[in-house]
Amino acid sequence: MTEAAPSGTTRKAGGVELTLQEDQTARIREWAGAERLLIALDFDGTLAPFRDDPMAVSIVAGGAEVLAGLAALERVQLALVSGRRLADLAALAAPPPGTLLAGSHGAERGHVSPSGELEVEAGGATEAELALLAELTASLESIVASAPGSWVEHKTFGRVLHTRKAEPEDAERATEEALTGPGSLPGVHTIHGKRVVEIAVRSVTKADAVAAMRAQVADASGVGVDRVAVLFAGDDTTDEFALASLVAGDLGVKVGEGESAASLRVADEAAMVTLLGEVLRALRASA
Ligand SMILES: O=P(O)(O)OC[C@H]1O[C@H](O[C@H]2O[C@H](CO)[C@@H](O)[C@H](O)[C@H]2O)[C@H](O)[C@@H](O)[C@@H]1O
Repeated sequence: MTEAAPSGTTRKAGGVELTLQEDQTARIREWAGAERLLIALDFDGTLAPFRDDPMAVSIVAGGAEVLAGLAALERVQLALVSGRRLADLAALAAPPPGTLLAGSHGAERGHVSPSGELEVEAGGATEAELALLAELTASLESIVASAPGSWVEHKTFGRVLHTRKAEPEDAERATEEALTGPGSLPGVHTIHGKRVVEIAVRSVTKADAVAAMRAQVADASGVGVDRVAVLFAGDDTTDEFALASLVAGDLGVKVGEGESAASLRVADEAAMVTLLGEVLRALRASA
């Protein structure tokens, strides 16, 4: 149930309190005053609504236009930071030229060339990592065999148990087996996300990705990292690494409900695009 809030947005009765629009606008204006701006966005659940098939998602209406507008601004560096494979992220998001990309939570890095092609900067598993990935595949395939609807996604540095299409009790059992079995092997980094258990062979988080991108922006513009203000937005547990790493002058946005280190919150992907539109307006007004 929701009730009207004075600013014209809504506040959830008895639930998570949504940040009011007027407060959001003031915080955005303050953030937008920094010398250089890095807008780093998660993809699934932040820009693209969830689907059963991970390759059937697309950015919510209006999102592509807002991203293109932001990417065109001189003071702004746009970036996408996702748990997805870098190539899948680039294909599904179709980000504007110049966008920095982090896939596999930052273990894969790249950018979009002026002609819109993905340029890969870092990535590729070692022999030892490939051996561990094969072990993860075998364990997870045996778990999904007894949990109809669940399946295993193969990523460059990890394997993902997906349970979105499984019956709740099968999903719960498979999740538990993945966490206590392959997810607990030495040398793996395991994250329990939204209807997924991600088991990676490289321990990189979105905080690492954002720190590297902040340094890249500072280098490219010849300023110190302390002059680069970051806006990071995300919806899931993996995004909390980045949100918790933000410093004074940055802006963290949580999409949806749940505990978060973010200071602003929006309800869903559509509201996130609205907030980005507000950012675009504020930046254009101050240009
Ligand atoms: O870091 P993100 O951009 O949020 O990516 C996280 C994971 O996204 C995908 O899984 C999620 O979206 C799927 C499609 O909507 C959905 O079916 C699944 O339940 C979600 O967890 C992707 O498949 C994973 O590899 C990403 O790590």
